[in-house]
Amino acid sequence: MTSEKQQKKIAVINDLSGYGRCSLTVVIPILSALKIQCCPVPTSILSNHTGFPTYFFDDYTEKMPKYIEQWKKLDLSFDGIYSGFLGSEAQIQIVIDMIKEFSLPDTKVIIDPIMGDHGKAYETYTPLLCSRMKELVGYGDIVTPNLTEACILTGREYRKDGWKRAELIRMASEIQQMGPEEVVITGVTEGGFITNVVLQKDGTGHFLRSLRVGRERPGTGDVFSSIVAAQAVKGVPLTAGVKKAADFVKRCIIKSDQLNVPRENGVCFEELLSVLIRS
Ligand SMILES: Nc1ncnc2c1ncn2[C@@H]1O[C@H](COP(=O)(O)OP(=O)(O)O)[C@@H](O)[C@H]1O
Ligand SMILES: Cc1ncc(COP(=O)(O)O)c(C=O)c1O
Repeated sequence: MTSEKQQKKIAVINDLSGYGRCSLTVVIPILSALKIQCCPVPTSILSNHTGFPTYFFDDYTEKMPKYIEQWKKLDLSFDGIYSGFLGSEAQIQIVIDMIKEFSLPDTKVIIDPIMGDHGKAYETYTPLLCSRMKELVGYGDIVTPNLTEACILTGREYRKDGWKRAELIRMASEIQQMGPEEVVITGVTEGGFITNVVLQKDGTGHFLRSLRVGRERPGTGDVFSSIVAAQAVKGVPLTAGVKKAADFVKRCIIKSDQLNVPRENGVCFEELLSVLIRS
């Protein structure tokens, strides 16, 4: 039997979106399937994700310090701290304080610098929040921007494709210079492939390609980064974690298309959770 001591736990700072499969409704089941205890800190509560034409958005900034205060009193610490969608610029400092407060020497900090997709920032992301995200990135061990977010972080103009590999490595290296040990730029189009650009601690770059399948769907970044975070706290090398995450997302997209899941409803990962449980 797995004792409390052996089981890993990750504090997950992310939003709760009631409909559309992203953020906490994705992260909690995926970490659980990978046998990791998920401890959520909500950054905001939404009726549904912001990709729908209408949504209710309740920013949780004021409540977070009181919530976290109780964790301090309980003297909690975590094997991983993983941050995703933030509700306001002030939350950057709250996350930085949490990293300082709840880390042990071996704690892995995974920052998914969620800001936008397809070359555009999400509606709730102000330019100030985007510019302060660079500060938070500096506290990560692993940072997982998509191509849009990598462009925002490094001040480049977004383009969908036609990126030279040397330029992608330069971009990852500029992000690494902000402080994180390792960087993964996700969702890079290379012909019929989708590539994850991995820059390791020692400066080695890898291009991990998968066949591009089906349609783009929201929430794939959350599925991907959850698996990368889980593998990292288990001590699995980053390239192996990225391969596992990319393979799972690909299977989820294929399944979602087979089941005619509407695009805005994300990926029906529930159908494939047993694959993760057995892995
Ligand atoms: N259509 C697709 N076909 C195959 N893999 C995909 C596809 N879309 C996403 N993925 C995988 O999921 C990862 C994360 O997706 P991405 O779209 O970059 O995230 P985000 O939601 O943060 O924009 C990609 O790097 C890739 O490995
Ligand atoms: C509220 C919210 N959280 C998280 C996300 C992130 O989703 P993804 O995994 O596609 O980056 C989105 C994207 O629309 C969102 O609206």
